[in-house]
Amino acid sequence: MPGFDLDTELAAERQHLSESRAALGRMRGRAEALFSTGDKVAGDAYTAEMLGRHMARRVLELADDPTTPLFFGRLDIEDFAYHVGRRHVTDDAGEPLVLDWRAPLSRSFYRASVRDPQGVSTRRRFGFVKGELTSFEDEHLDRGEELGTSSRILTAEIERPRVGPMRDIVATIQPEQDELVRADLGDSICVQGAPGTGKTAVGLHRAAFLLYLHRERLRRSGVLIVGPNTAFLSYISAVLPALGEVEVKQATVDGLVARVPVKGVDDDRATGIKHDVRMAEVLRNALWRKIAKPIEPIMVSDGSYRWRIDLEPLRRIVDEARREGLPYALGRERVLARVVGLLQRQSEYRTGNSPGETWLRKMSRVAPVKDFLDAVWPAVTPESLVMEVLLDPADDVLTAEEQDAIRWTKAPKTAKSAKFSAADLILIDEAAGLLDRETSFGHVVVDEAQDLSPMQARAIARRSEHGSITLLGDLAQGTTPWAAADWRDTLGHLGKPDAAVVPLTVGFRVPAVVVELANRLLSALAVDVPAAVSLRRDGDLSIVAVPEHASLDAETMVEVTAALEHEGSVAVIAADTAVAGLRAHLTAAGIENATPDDVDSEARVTVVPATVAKGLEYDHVVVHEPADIVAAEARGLNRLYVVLTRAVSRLSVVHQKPLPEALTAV
Ligand SMILES: Nc1ncnc2c1ncn2[C@@H]1O[C@H](COP(=O)(O)OP(=O)(O)OP(=O)(O)O)[C@@H](O)[C@H]1O
Repeated sequence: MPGFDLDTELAAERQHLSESRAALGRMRGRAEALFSTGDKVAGDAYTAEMLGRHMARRVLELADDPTTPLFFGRLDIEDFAYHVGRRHVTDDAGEPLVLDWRAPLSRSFYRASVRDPQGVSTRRRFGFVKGELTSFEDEHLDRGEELGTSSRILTAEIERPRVGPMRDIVATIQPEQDELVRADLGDSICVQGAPGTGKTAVGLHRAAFLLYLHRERLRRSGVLIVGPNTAFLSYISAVLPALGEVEVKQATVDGLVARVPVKGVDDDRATGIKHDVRMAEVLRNALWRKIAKPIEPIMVSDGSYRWRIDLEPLRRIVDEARREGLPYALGRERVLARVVGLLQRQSEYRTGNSPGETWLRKMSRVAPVKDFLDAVWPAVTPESLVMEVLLDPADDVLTAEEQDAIRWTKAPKTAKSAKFSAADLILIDEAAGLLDRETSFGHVVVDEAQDLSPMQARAIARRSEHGSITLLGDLAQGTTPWAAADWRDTLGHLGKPDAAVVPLTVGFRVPAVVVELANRLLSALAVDVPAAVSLRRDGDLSIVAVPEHASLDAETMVEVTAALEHEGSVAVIAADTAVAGLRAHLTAAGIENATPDDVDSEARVTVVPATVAKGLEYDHVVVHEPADIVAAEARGLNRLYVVLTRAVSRLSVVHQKPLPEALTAV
């Protein structure tokens, strides 16, 4: 191309990068200045506080991380070059230097193709090394050039070694991922994706996208990310802040429902029953059974007069409140308000005056009114309801055997001193939902959703009743006893039965040789999911059979030492019971090692209990004795499938016992 000189072009792009960086610095400087003068310009303390908070957020949002490039792409549209990056950067005159990746125009960066160029003549991707712009790659869509997944820069990004917590993927979001990321706020979606297809990445970027497009609304109602455990939450915790989003709540389901501390344990049978959706009915029945027919009129004296409410109107009030279908506690308030209303009307009739607030408050507390209310619509707390049900679970919804399995044989003195288990906390949350309305988030992203029990799904449904959800998961990775076999069931419990189920099958994490090994397990897992295909041609797989007389742990150390020769993170994944021993071995061998929770650790080796590996990834994974991982739990084969698909570059499987049959079958 005449006049096109690579060096000049690269120099111009570098110039644009440094100008943008300087402009961002000035934007931040202005925000900081405003922040520090905020309380002087604000009229009152409240405004100062609000302004201060807004500005503090703005300063955080404008933070510049020198190791992440300010822009990663460029679109040429009608002689205009738009640089696309993590956030808007404008010059002092307000002209854009970098477009936020979420802006409507940026969409073409991810979606334009030769077939549908969307006005884009050239798409440029930039290559960076440690924040330095070092290369670029052009696709001249107007000349029929399209690289797709063979882009060198995309491949380099995908194959870059992993260290520390998860990174954002804004520079390389793929078209089918982008479609999910940019779906409307009103759309609830379920993504069925094989391991490493970018489900988590899609969910996090979707949250960032929605916050950008519906900032005010979602700031008010909130966005919630639900993950399987705290190790996973720490692993993903840096992604949204890197995208400028610092106000998203992240929680585990257990964290969401933690109204009281867990002090008890259940056996597997009881746990299974408590997670069954029929428990919702048992609780509902137990609660609404408490409402009784009024059997006496109310007689009240206020010091000067005596009032009487007959049985008939009282019965009507209770029946009506019941029919209105309000949460129980609101129904109780309504009954009280109507009874006091009747007293008020009588008073008005008799005295000609409307009684004041104090009188009304007093009437709502006098003994005859209180006794009436407690008799027909007794006060209940979530804990007291669950305690009652567990002390006496008699309900036809459960079999006699099931009732016995969950029955408490000894009554605690009070609901406060009761030893509730983790599963009881879900029941308490369900009870709280029957009593009162839960506040709903504007959008909820649920990761590893195949593992949700119906009762857990209902806890999330209560928190997304007026919002939409993004459900992410893989039926093949279901490891809980109640793991879903069909997404429709989960979606039903979540209150979004019509959400679209969209598959993702292109894997960005696991190399093809490793995917092939893991895919052998699929047929033994009894789920109907499309198998993954890997984008990665690199990668290594080694299976090390340790002879009977040799030491399995010593051989594992050999593999770890060899792995440390390469760049990137190393994980040893083992049955939970083997973890302590392995850590001791590593420490004795002078190899620093960390737990998966500790994302800030400098150690390159992490020892991961198999039950915590879900959602995580490491460059080199050493799997320790697969047979023990399989034997440790009912869905052990699913667990092994999860464990085998954590490797980004290399997988070593070290075993002394025979490998599970499904794995060796060809
Ligand atoms: N478009 C992309 N460009 C670059 N990297 C990507 C892209 N999509 C996903 N990845 C990377 O692939 C890896 C796997 O992504 P992610 O963890 O989101 O997958 P997942 O489907 O949630 O996996 P799992 O089911 O195992 O939890 C991550 O390192 C992620 O950054």
